[in-house]
Amino acid sequence: MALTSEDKVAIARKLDELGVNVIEAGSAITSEGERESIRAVAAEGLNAEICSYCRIMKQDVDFALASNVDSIHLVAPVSDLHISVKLRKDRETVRQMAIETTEYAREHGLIVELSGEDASRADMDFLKSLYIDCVEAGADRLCFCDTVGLLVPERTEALFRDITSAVRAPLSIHCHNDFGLGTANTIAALRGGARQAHVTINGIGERSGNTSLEEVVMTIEWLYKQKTGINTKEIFKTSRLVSRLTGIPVAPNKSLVGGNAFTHEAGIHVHGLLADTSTYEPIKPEVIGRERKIVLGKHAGKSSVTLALKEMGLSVDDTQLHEVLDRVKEMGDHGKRVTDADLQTIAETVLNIQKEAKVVLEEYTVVSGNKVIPTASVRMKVDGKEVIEASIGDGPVDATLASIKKGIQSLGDVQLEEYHVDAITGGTDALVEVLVKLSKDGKMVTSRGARTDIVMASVEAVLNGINRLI
Ligand SMILES: CC(=O)SCCNC(=O)CCNC(=O)[C@H](O)C(C)(C)COP(=O)(O)OP(=O)(O)OC[C@H]1O[C@@H](n2cnc3c(N)ncnc32)[C@H](O)[C@@H]1OP(=O)(O)O
Ligand SMILES: CC(=O)C(=O)O
Repeated sequence: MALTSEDKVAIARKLDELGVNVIEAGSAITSEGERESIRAVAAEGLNAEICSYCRIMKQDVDFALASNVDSIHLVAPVSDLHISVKLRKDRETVRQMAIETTEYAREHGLIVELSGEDASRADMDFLKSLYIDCVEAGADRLCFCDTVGLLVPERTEALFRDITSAVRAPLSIHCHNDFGLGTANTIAALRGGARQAHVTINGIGERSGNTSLEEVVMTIEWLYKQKTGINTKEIFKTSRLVSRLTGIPVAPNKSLVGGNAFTHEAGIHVHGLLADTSTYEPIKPEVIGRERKIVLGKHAGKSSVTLALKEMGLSVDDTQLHEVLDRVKEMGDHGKRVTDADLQTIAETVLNIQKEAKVVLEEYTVVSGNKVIPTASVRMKVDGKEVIEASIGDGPVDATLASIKKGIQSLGDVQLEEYHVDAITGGTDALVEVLVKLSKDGKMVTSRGARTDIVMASVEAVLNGINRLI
């Protein structure tokens, strides 16, 4: 995943609109392209502080300065694992590097947030003394990084209570989500005295990602009833923008911003929602700039179908509602979700059938294969009288339609002018929509049928048209 300068600027503008305090725009040391992007973000004149990641090395600070940032996220490895195995140094050398780089950055006018990398595996006395020395050297803020996501909430809160009582600068929390505890640990740190939280939109980040902004913000705002200063109505749009520009999809079941977070399928849930949306929604979707979605499938009930039809501006009586629901469940049983287009087609078809059912199909049989002539027979009610006919054709649809044509001869000369077929949702088991144009005595009608079975969809389209014509 690599963002262009334009992408980074678009995201930074959106984050600023959202109301975040600090935007870490990149690591200036990475490349000239990265520096150009950071410079472009810094040139936007946003309200947020623009920050670059730096190692405890003066050359990283020089690149940050050349990128016109306001601040640096200066990262010092603090666990013995990181110090001795990764850096191949010792604690005192790292302390010295952190102090000198802090002083250097401060002398050049940068705000410094000094981070302890892998702090959750560090010796706490060493960590606290390093923090104290760096604050002495000019660090404005400190940060505790749970680099591989090893914290649990109880320990996090206790650690933050301990560290914040020992240091004089505000302490931030930076969590990774390796065990899915990023949000819980971030909240625990805030309870323990953290003054800032490092978060990412949609929880993106290395490996399993970082703590997600939307989860932390909405937990604080909604569950703890505290203000964050974030314009929550922009959360969903920001999530979509980041997903689109990074090419990282959001899991459908991701809290708050996932595609399904405000989508309801279960009939019992929709029934509850109609009485009061809070029965099955923790917050109203509008709070984070989303809309509620009702999807129909095999778990639908009368309430969901009625609601979905109402949103389409369609109203049905009880009989029609049962017929629509039966067809929705039939599709659901075939493992399909019923799309809006599917529902609209089903509903319109049912409404037409119910309005003028002079010709009603009772039964059809069709035989088809590579060694038989396609043959169909139909039993219908035409003007209340039973009619039975049979016919051969070029295929099962042709044979069935030919037998229907024979069966309605008493009504006059009905011609099939056009026939179109579409699989609405794709796949061989999808809902098939058949559109036909029929004519009689100079009058023309267009009608449709929608079923998972192409023969039945065709029959339905033709009978719909015939009923409207007569
Ligand atoms: C937890 C986080 O670090 S999040 C930030 C992640 N961001 C990035 O990694 C930025 C993108 N990275 C890069 O472009 C490159 O890795 C660079 C330009 C930073 C360094 O590239 P290279 O010089 O080729 O080094 P390489 O990537 O192989 O190894 C990293 C070096 O940084 C050192 N290093 C790692 N972290 C730190 C740190 N916080 N402070 C000082 N040195 C560090 C490593 O010990 C290693 O040094 P070595 O080359 O002397 O062994
Ligand atoms: C700095 C950082 O990303 C970390 O230690 O997790």
